Amino acid sequence: MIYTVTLNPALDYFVELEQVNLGAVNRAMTDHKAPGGKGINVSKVLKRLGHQSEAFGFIGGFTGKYLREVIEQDGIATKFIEVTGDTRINVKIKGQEESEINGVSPRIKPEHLEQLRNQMSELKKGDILVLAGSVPATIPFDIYEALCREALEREVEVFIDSSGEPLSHVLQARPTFIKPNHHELGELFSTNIANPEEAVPYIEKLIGQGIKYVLVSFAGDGALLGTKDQLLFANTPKGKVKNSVGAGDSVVAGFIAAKNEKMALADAFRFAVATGSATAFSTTFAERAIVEELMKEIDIKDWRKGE
Ligand SMILES: Nc1ncnc2c1ncn2[C@@H]1O[C@H](COP(=O)(O)OP(=O)(O)OP(=O)(O)O)[C@@H](O)[C@H]1O
Ligand SMILES: O=P(O)(O)OC[C@@]1(O)O[C@H](CO)[C@@H](O)[C@@H]1O
Repeated sequence: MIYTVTLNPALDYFVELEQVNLGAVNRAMTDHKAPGGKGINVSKVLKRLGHQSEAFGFIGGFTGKYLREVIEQDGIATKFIEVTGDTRINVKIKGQEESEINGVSPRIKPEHLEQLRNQMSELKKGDILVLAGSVPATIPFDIYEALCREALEREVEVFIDSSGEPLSHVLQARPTFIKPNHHELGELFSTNIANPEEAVPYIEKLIGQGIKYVLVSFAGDGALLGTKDQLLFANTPKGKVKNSVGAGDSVVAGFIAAKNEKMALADAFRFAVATGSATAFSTTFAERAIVEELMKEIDIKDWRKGE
């Protein structure tokens, strides 16, 4: 079974404007809302790709109630833990450029965290655990490291999509898979990474530390996937970006779906990148038929041989 954990879910509120004028009243042309948070998005995309998962995490208040209702209506099983405050609202603004204002998590008490750890103790060999998104300020930032160690001991595969301190700490536990974008990879090593060439030594370092899959995305400029034996590069398909929110989460979902379907590594990588682009090219999330179309535009090259 696939389990996603979103410690900091959100009600994502999307608004579209011609352009944003700071210091003025801005009126949206369109708006819509949706349950969000990186683990929840992974569950949503997995469902669209034909895979079941169960969503865990903390929700609260009227926004939390909305999240639970919509996610369950979408046919995704949930085991959320209820907290007292309201789940945050994250504002996603599409003007000339995309801007985001992510809200503040409600307080998570130690007993809530204990409850989550008890839930996680039921995972078993062969399960997949996705730990994704930011860690609320009221939770120790090394929580992913602790959850990851416990899961790996049970022979559960652990997929991480996070950044900053939670990501740098969890690396010490050697998760199965990480997917930083190139900025996040640079942040990990206190450097700037502008292109795939510059990313390669850092990917090799992470693989050397025992991480099985390191997938680094460069938005519309391709992606690299490193393993112990291979270093692959994928171009990204061409298209009009309508919404990049959740594109990274879609790459993670695509890779998990493909591995579940026993695709070979290069095909799984192609499927993952196509899923990211299918989300970027839609106003919501990837559809499987579009993913399969976009796959035809992606060539996988052996980076070291250049072919
Ligand atoms: N301009 C683009 N053209 C095609 N695909 C894109 C584009 N931008 C993003 N994508 C798709 O989205 C994936 C993730 O993009 P990116 O490298 O920006 O990661 P991220 O920062 O984690 O994403 P997110 O926008 O979810 O935070 C890419 O690998 C690609 O599949
Ligand atoms: O604040 P975090 O946890 O880092 O990211 C949260 C978030 O921006 O990530 C998702 C897209 O990846 C959105 O659904 C959500 O609002």
